[in-house]
Amino acid sequence: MPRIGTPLAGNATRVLLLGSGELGKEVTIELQRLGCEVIAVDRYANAPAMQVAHRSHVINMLDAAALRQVIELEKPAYIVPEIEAIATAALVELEEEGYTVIPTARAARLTMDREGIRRLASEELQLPTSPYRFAEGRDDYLAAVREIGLPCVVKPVMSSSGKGQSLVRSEQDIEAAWDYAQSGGRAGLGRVIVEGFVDFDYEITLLTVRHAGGTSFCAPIGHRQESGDYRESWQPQQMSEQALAQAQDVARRITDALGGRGVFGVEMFVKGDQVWFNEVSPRPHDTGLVTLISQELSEFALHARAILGLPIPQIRQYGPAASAVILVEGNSSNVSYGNLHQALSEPDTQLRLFGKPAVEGLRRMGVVLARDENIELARARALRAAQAVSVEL
Ligand SMILES: Nc1ncnc2c1ncn2[C@@H]1O[C@H](COP(=O)(O)OP(=O)(O)OP(=O)(O)O)[C@@H](O)[C@H]1O
Ligand SMILES: NCC(=O)N[C@@H]1O[C@H](COP(=O)([O-])[O-])[C@@H](O)[C@H]1O
Ligand SMILES: [Mg+2]
Repeated sequence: MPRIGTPLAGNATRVLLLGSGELGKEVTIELQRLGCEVIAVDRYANAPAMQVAHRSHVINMLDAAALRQVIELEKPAYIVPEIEAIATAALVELEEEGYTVIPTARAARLTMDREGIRRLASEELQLPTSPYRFAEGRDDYLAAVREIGLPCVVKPVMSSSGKGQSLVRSEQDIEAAWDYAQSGGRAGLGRVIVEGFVDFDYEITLLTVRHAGGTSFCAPIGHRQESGDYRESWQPQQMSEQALAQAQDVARRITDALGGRGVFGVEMFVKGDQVWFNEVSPRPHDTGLVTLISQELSEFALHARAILGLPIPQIRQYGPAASAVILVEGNSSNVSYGNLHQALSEPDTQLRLFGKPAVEGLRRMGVVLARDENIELARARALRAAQAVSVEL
């Protein structure tokens, strides 16, 4: 059975987080509650998780040499990727050398690139997905759009939170979608996926935990996305018995194929009893922020337990709950948040301000969490509170 040492002592259980955003901040807090020593890494200083970690490093995580250097310096017991854009080939090497990557280096490598995970899900595991084609260069892209047909969704192979993603409804959108995919990806590579548009009734994230005692599922989380980025999420999402059984089957198959221990966010589209696999995060999911108020053990607490090999005998869900994001637009490194008295005036409402040091353009800076008697009321309560927060740049 695993033991946990003393932070900052010779026997510390050291965890190194690669990515230090809002999700990593909550993972850090949960690991520290269990007595781990946490080292936060990201591409910029004062990232949210760095503000609560024992120490931090600022490096370009896409630089394999820099990544290796920080890992060899810290010698963590667990390496925990928090974002996709990491030099994952270096993680594969480090794992071979004896380091433990959560959930596995291969999972990080496959999900960093839409092509890796899509081919595994669709071509190897035969999970239902949207029709798709990968394209490299403009001519190939135009051919792919012709083949898939309109409407279609265009995404850089390396991007997240909707960066570089467009819905192409008509001929006039085709050029702009290509240009946006070239400029919007996080680790620009020129390659895109063109996906047939799935006309779903609703979409879910099925948080799936692979832990020492097996695989457990959280109640499904419904969410609403705008421009490929999440705005609201809620739990539980009502689903037919068949759709839920299918979704759990898909989630089990993809997470078994990726292996290792930890939380996975399996994203799926649902229409009637039919389920399509979209993508999977081998880590806590942004839409899962709702679990900070909807579950006794949030997705972050579950990740910490799974990483450390600790038991998860039960996942207690508290009933209808919702999250609503606080998005800020503009340019500032002195953002302030006001009217919090009103935002938090209702019961069963919580606020998380991530403490991100700056905004340039559009950035998620916080989230409101709420519970109520039913999903509609919980969503309305979370939205009311989020809208009440006044932001000054
Ligand atoms: N083929 C599709 N048909 C219909 N809607 C889609 C399709 N692909 C993506 N979307 C919509 O866009 C959203 C974002 O897409 P996707 O999850 O692939 O991007 P992402 O940038 O990886 O997002 P994140 O990193 O935040 O999960 C989806 O949740 C869904 O609402
Ligand atoms: N959909 C993925 C996602 O939500 N990732 C979360 O957002 C952070 C980046 O935020 P930033 O772009 O504001 O730096 C990441 O570090 C992670 O916590
Ligand atoms: Mg997604």
